[in-house]
Amino acid sequence: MSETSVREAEIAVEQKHVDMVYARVAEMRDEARAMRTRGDELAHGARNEAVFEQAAMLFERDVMVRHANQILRSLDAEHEGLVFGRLDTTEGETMYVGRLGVRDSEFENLVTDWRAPAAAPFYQATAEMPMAVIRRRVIRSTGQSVVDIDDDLLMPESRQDSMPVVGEGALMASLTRARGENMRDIVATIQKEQDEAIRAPWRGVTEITGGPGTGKTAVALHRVAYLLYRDRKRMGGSGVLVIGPSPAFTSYISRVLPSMGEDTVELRSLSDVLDGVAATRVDPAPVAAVKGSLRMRRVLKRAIREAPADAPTELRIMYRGEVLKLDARELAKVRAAVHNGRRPPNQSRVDAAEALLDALWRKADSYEDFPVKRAELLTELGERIDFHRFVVVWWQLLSPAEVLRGLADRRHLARAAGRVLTRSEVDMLADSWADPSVGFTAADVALLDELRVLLGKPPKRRRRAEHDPFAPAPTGRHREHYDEYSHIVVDEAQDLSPMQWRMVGRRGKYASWTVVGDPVQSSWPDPPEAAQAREAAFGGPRTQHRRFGLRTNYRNSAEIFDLAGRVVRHVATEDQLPHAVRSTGVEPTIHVVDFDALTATAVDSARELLGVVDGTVGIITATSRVEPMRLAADAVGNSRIRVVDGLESKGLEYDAVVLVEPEEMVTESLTGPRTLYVALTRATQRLTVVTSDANWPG
Ligand SMILES: Nc1ncnc2c1ncn2[C@@H]1O[C@H](COP(=O)(O)OP(=O)(O)OP(=O)(O)O)[C@@H](O)[C@H]1O
Repeated sequence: MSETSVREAEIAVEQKHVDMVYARVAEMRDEARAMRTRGDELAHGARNEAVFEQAAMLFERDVMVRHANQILRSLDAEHEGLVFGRLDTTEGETMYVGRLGVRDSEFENLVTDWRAPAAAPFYQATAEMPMAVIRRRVIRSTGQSVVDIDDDLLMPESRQDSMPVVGEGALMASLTRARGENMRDIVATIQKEQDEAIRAPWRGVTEITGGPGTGKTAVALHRVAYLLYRDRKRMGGSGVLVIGPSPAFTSYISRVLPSMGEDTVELRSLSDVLDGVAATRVDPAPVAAVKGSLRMRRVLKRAIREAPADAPTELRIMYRGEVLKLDARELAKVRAAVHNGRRPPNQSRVDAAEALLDALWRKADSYEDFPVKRAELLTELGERIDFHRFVVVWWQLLSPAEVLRGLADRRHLARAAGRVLTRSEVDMLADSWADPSVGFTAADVALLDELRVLLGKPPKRRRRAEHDPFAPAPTGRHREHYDEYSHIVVDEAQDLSPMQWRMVGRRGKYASWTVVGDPVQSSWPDPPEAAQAREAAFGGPRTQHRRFGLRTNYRNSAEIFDLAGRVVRHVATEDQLPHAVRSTGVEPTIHVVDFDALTATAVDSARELLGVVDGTVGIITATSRVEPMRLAADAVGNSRIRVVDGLESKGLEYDAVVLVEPEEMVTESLTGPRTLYVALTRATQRLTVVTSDANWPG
């Protein structure tokens, strides 16, 4: 038989099995529908144990069918197969691996869930350690049709003639496929080093590091699916939170977990971790560096002790014919004493009122010929409406947003900053908050969350208008209890500022963690401070920690990564650079043009690349160039073109990239060279660099 007809015959064999699986799933759906009704009746009318048991069984079946439906719904949209793997073992057994475990009516396994222990050899068997697997087969389908198969022969000596081997490797086939709007799952081709990290135990902190394109994000998401499957009670109950660097990133990865049937996981970017605040901007790097540093905690703590700008500076009240007066200094003393109390300010208004009454009594007591009883004064003044009015304006309940906006007042900020910030840092921050119409930044979100805790929750009655992070109807499930997640994944962890680690840590007080990053791609200027905050977020140095390093770059062609590696050679050591496995034979193109022609040439290059690749084309520039570049790119009118800056491109990938004026990216921030490394490692197939520097890359 020719190679083609062997392949076709094998595809037909697998199609038969796949048909059987889908038929069985359809049957189960029907059964479940009928049984659900009957299950309800049984559960309600249960009179003896046997009936209870039957009802429980039906319930389990029901859960499983719901899971199947979820997966099938997403499969319908994604056109990926339910069954994607097959193992043939030395025991003469055949096992199919898929996104879901399915048994036939006799309870025989038709497909094993990829996350089950029995499926582990599908990912872990190698020619050196074959784990009794003779042949591993990856089955590629579109919808319910098998379109191709790819085999790995692990034990050639055990193969019999009746076991054909076809294909050139599923991994390469998968890596060369065009990239679209969303990241895809990699269940069919997870590699051994990745599988080890995916299946690591849930406890403590699991840290996954690796260079660009090593599959860190993919691994972290598959690990979530694995943990949910293995320990649904613990993980599913209070939820899993996945945190990524930007809304563009969360949108990019949003289909991966649903395609594995998991649609309960919360995905949030660092700018929308706090309900009710959606940051729309990022700060310039030097401003973000100040806002992210732990020094801000001291500034904020002092800021909330200050009297609000519009608070009265004197209290005058008539009592039994005498004027009792507290001046600014006396009021400040009372305020400081209340702040030193046990409760946060938003829960201290009653304490403030009591402290004021006490100060008034001491004042009255100091007057000669003015006999007053303490208890009487407290009761009488405490019930007076003018006193209440004073307390309300003097001890205001504040929202985090109000406090932060208040810091736009340079003098107020300088007082709160004391010696913690330099004068130019104070100027930078005050400027960044000066215009209330522009909305908060990603770095502000961590400050707002810090303030949320420092201020405390206001009493329930209080209603506030806009600008209040608590006011808009929040959509997340965790708006009241931010600290109850059972597992938190932090992607691009190298970029979290210390203040962001505090914000994230607050949400994981009782959680286990999967933390993913690449120190070489870091854009945070003070790594030791961030490391300290990060350890605190995990619960201190005694927390169990396991580490995995990924060494293979699956994204970039070897030609593209070679150029990226040269550019970062002075910020990365040799062993921090992964090995790119796939060669396209196409070197990156470098266009040297006049400075004035950069934008036009970049658009022309992007247009040209549209004709070369099937998927997306990213234009990556310095932040200052994004707007004009977007305008120019819009004129092409093709939705496959995206314009982003270096930081926004984190975690994303495109079939082709046009990188505009790399030197601008380098000089834009302290960590410019690392941002350039990120930008250079986004393309799977083609890279064009447009520069005005004839010597680039030097
Ligand atoms: N085992 C695999 N099989 C198929 N594709 C894979 C595999 N591992 C990774 N990939 C693909 O390689 C690309 C890079 O993966 P991913 O984005 O997870 O890498 P990363 O390490 O997070 O990258 P970066 O740090 O550069 O953002 C993705 O398209 C992913 O689907």
